[in-house]
Amino acid sequence: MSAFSTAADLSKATLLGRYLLLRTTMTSPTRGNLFILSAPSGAGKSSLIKALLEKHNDIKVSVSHTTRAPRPGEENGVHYHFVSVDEFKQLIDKGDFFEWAQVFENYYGTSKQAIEEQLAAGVDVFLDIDWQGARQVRELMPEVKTIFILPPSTAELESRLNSRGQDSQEVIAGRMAEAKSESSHYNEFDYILVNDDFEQTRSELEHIVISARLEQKAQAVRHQALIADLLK
Ligand SMILES: Nc1ncnc2c1ncn2[C@@H]1O[C@H](COP(=O)(O)OP(=O)(O)OP(=O)(O)O)[C@@H](O)[C@H]1O
Ligand SMILES: Nc1nc2c(ncn2[C@@H]2O[C@H](COP(=O)(O)O)[C@@H](O)[C@H]2O)c(=O)[nH]1
Repeated sequence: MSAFSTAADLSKATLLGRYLLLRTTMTSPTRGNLFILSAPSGAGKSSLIKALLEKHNDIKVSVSHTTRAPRPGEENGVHYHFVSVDEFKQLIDKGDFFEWAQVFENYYGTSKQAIEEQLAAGVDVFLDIDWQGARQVRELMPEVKTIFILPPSTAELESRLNSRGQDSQEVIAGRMAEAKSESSHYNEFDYILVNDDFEQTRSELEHIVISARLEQKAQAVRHQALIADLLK
């Protein structure tokens, strides 16, 4: 005999099915949102995230591991966890990375620990990672919100890398050579922003965050309504 025999039981079974479907296909209403910001080097990712965090101290940016040498002023544990190639490979073997990739001849990766604790605590987290990492994260967390930043032009990109004044001419030439193939992945992202006017792009980014939070609130209301129905 079926566990649900009356019409009321059947209706409860339908609601239960809908609730389970909702629970498995949507993010938990209490978890933080995960955002990815990708762009060719110099388009303005780090500057935009920094400006966003100045206004929203409830958003965190994940600190990646890298085998690249620190730039002047970069601090270990703040801008990156700077590690050797051997250390990085050990972390790969231990399965510590959520995603990792080789970018411009260096290794970069996001540790699971860097994001899981924050998301579980309901904190929104930004990842400043390349398109290869974005692909890996999308596979693991389809609900991630992905944003691609384009520079207004190639000439402006080169000018920004030069005016940042932190990389050698050789490094800048290498990054410019990669910019076209990096940019060709823009269509894999949910949002595409052209970072011409900085303040406007910062504001657009802020709207994406707010919209994700509103979407999550709506989900929470739907969850509550379904639970209330189930418990009637
Ligand atoms: N809209 C903008 N207009 C003019 N300059 C900008 C704009 N956005 C960023 N910049 C400048 O461009 C330079 C590169 O920006 P930033 O370091 O944020 O790029 P990035 O995408 O994080 O680069 P990377 O991938 O190499 O870390 C910085 O000097 C920054 O101040
Ligand atoms: N896949 C990943 N890419 C990353 C990560 N951290 C940074 N990056 C990307 O590397 C390039 C170069 O960064 P830079 O600091 O040397 O200028 C840039 O596109 C970053 O987005 C990571 O953890 N995973």
